[in-house]
Parts: sequence; C-alpha cells; structure tokens
Amino acid sequence: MTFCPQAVSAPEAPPSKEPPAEVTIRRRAPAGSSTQPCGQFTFKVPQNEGAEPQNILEEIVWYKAKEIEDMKYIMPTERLAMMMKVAPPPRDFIGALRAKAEATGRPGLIAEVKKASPSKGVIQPDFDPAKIAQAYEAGGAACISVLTCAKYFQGSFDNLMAIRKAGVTCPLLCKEFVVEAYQLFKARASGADAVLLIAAVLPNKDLVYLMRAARKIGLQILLEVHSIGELERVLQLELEGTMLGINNRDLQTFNVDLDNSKIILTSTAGQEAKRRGLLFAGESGIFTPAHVSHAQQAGCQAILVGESLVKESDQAEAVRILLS
Ligand SMILES: O=P(O)(O)OC[C@@H](O)[C@@H](O)c1c[nH]c2ccccc12
Repeated sequence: MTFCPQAVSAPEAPPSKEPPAEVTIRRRAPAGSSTQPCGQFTFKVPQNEGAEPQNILEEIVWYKAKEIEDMKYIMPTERLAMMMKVAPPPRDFIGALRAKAEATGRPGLIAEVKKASPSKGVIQPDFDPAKIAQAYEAGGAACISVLTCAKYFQGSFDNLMAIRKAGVTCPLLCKEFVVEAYQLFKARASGADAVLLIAAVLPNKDLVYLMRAARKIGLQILLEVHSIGELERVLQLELEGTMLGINNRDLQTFNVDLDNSKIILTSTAGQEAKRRGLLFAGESGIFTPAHVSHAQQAGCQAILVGESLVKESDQAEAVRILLS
C-alpha cells in the first residue's frame, strides 16, 4: 500500500476565528529582577515586577541568552565557521521522511534521543546517545531527533556529533530552542541535517532571518506550530526546504492533546498548507500504534516520538512495535 494523504477525509472546517498568533513569551527579562539582595535584606523594586519568567518556555528562552554567551566565549563564531567547513555534508531530512512514508504506507518516524525533560524529569537513566540512535535506525526510523538543550533536557551538541560519528545514516534533527544564528552554526558543525524552529518563540521577522541563515548553511527546517493562529502566521513565510511540526504539547503548560494535529490540519490554514504540498509531523504524546494511526488520519506523513521509545530498554523493538 502506498501512503496517500489525499485519501484521508478532511471535513471542510469553518474559517478560523483565531487571528495570526503573535509570540506571547518575552525574549528576555524586562529591566532586571524585581528583588535586589542587599546584605541580609532583600529590597523589592516594584517597577520591575513581572521580571520573573511567567512559564517554563519563557524561562528556557531567557536562559538561552546566557548559555549562548558562554558558548561564544568557549568557541567564537569564527572557529565554528571553520568547523562547519569540515563537517560531514548535510543529508535530505524531509526527503527521507517522504521516502519512508511512501515505502511503508505509514508516517515516517523521527525518533527522539532525549534523556530528560522539564515535565518528566529523567526518562532514560541508562543513556548512550549513539547506541539509542543505532537502535532506532535498526528498528526502522527514518530520521533521528537529538535534544541538545543541556540545562532542561540533559542534552548536548556532543551527542549530535557522537551519533553522526557512530555512522548512523538517518538524517539528524537538532532539537534546540534556537534564538540566534550561532546555534544554527553549532548544529551544522556538529553534523545536524535539520534544525527545529519554534513559532511560539520566534516572531516572523526572526523566522525569516533564521530560516535564511539555516538554508544558507544547508540545514532543512522543522518549523513547529501549536495553534491555527501560529500556522496562519507562518504560512505568510517562504517555506522552501521547510516542513511543519504540529506539537500536541503546549510548551507553556505541558498539556498534551492528541487531537491538536487534526484540529489544525482540518482548519482553512491547514488545508492551505496541504495545497502547498508541505509535509507535516505530528509531535508529542504518541505512545501506541493507534496514536500513530490517529496522526496519520489527521494528515501527518511524519511523527516525532520521544518518551515512549527512549524509556524502553530495547528501543529497536519499541520502534517496530510502534510502527506495526
Ligand atoms: O516525548 P514525546 O512526548 O514523544 O515528545 C517528543 C517531542 O515532540 C518533544 O520532545 C518536543 C516537541 N517540541 C519540542 C520543543 C522543544 C523540546 C522538546 C520538544
């Protein structure tokens, strides 16, 4: 059986009432902290109230500014540019997903190498990234996603490099909270073939810039949306070399709703995205073959799965069972 997304019946949804969603998180703390320590006392600075992150996504993004500063200190951009020149050439991430979906009649799998997450804590204590990626590949994954965020997911760019060096042939996605081009260079220098960009974090102006920078260095893009409004917004962009991820998890609240892919893909914006021939990945909360079918019926030709695979001791078998 060949995979045929057109065969999935998509009821004509009424036009969305959501306006294109603007980014609601703040990229950095406004005007310093609202409390100032002074000896054994702490002074409150009322005009700086609200200087605490309002949710985990904001906290992560604020932390990135400091992390990137440290990274640049250890490895200046010029050295990174030299490393990019000797990095193994990029492979076709989106093409590998399409090919797998066509060959198997099931969504192509992006299997995620993730040790921990802010919502679940440590998911796999016996964590050997290269071994896990090899098991995913042996089980039939089309692509591998590698969490590189150190503080919140216990990931690293070294994991990306170790997986590439171990000879894994599946194309690799760098899963990071990208806010600066420096992180794209780091991803490519570490052997990534594609990079995640999150619409909930980046306004369109930043997306235009970062997508251009990514393409220039040969990285494909997984552009993640969580709502119809975000999809409407990103559809205003030039989406060449880009696929769309529909996150079932709200990154600000951690709530997972497996129907989110269907809600978004049956909207007017979803239909428009399908007409443009874009490839969709259903992301998060996929645990069973029935969940995979649910995503496929919603119109996803790809799925992104972390926890349910990585927590198993035999990850190759876990992949086979999920795709059965
Ligand atoms: O472990 P799960 O529920 O299968 O989810 C995987 C993946 O979708 C999730 O890790 C993810 C989706 N978007 C993100 C953005 C940043 C960090 C992580 C993510």
